[in-house]
Amino acid sequence: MYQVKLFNKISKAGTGLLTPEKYTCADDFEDYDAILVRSAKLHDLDFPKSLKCIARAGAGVNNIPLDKCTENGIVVFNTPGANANAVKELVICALLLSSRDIVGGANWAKTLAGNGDAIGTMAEKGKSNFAGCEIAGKTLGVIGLGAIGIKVANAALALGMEVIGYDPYLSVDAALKLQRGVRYTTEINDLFTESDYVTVHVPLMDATRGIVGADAVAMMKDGVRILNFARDGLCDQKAIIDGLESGKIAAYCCDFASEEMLAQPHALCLPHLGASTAESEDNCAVMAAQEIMDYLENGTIRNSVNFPNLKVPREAKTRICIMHRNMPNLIAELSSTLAQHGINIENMGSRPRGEIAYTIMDTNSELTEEIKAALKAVNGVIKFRIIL
Ligand SMILES: NC(=O)c1ccc[n+]([C@@H]2O[C@H](COP(=O)([O-])OP(=O)(O)OC[C@H]3O[C@@H](n4cnc5c(N)ncnc54)[C@H](O)[C@@H]3O)[C@@H](O)[C@H]2O)c1
Ligand SMILES: O=C(O)CC[C@@H](O)C(=O)O
Repeated sequence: MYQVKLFNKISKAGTGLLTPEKYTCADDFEDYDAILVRSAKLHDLDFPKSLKCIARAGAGVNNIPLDKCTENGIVVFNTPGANANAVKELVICALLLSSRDIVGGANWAKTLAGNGDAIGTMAEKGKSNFAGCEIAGKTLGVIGLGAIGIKVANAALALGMEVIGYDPYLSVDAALKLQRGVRYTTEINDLFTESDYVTVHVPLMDATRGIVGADAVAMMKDGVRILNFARDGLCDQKAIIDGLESGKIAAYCCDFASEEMLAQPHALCLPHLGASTAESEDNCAVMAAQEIMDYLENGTIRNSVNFPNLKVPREAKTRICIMHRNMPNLIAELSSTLAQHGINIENMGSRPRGEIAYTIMDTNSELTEEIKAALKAVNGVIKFRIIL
């Protein structure tokens, strides 16, 4: 029986796959095999020795201490693309919200209540306070052409915008999904100088923190509109507020609220709603639950952000899963350790990822405690698990 600790409200579409015959899901376990999480911060959590994997029902993994997980042989998964459409739709909404004072207009219209037949005339009189501009014909700069950035770029093109995309790590797969009309640039400054709207869709890491900072804002067109539905730290708060206060930035629309930003009349802060649709919550939870099940039951790793992906067809009753350092001769040492104990390997697979690697070996032989101890003692082995 595996125990899965839930750190957020996770859709039943996913938790329902973790059937009671094999799994217990709860939020109050002490020792558990897996974590299923959305945005809860795990940096200060003491992981139990029993923890084997963490599945992030979502894209961003900056709420998870990746280095600590890798050092302890804990596999971290995310759910690439599972919430991309939900975010894309909210970004399209934000393009419009940043162009016209829809929220201000709707709030003002509510204040007309009680004026009966006069409401129509009053609305016509006051509406000019909420006028704006159209997005068609304007240029949108998309920073980050991953699952979300591609969808945003293609949708904006379909709405009649010119689109410039920037992503120094653009994959071939991603490039093939981009509509031909999207102009790709390798110079982020070109995107900053040419765009009427800038939208950010990169992960938050040291390299991307403040990617939209004071220098970038200074380069932008007067009256630029900036959207951030990725992570708060990607747009430097001071640079955005200075830009809003000077009028350089006409509007900032984001998925994160802070005291300072909420005080800005031309900033619109949403409470991290990008992935909050029924469809996206189901998609993420299903993918995350499947990743956990496949890893716990078969040792298969897919969509990991810290270990290599590996799937090996099961060809014997006992499966040995070993997370280890990527060092010369280590795999030979593992197999010779087994050979010294008369263990035959029926099937195996191994893949490296930077400094670490993952190896699966299948055998029909009995593994005694002595053999397990000998495998664990091989220099470079981080974690070792037997699946029967
Ligand atoms: N608001 C929300 O609810 C919500 C929902 C989903 C994702 N997100 C955020 O959006 C981010 C993007 O999500 P995604 O699903 O598109 O992820 P993704 O991994 O598919 O795409 C990220 C892209 O960023 C690119 N990139 C990395 N570093 C870059 C850099 N320095 N400059 C330009 N591009 C760079 C990568 O090459 C990749 O193509 C996530 O990391 C997450 O933080 C927010
Ligand atoms: O789970 C959420 O609501 C947000 C998820 C989002 O931030 C992500 O990175 O996928």
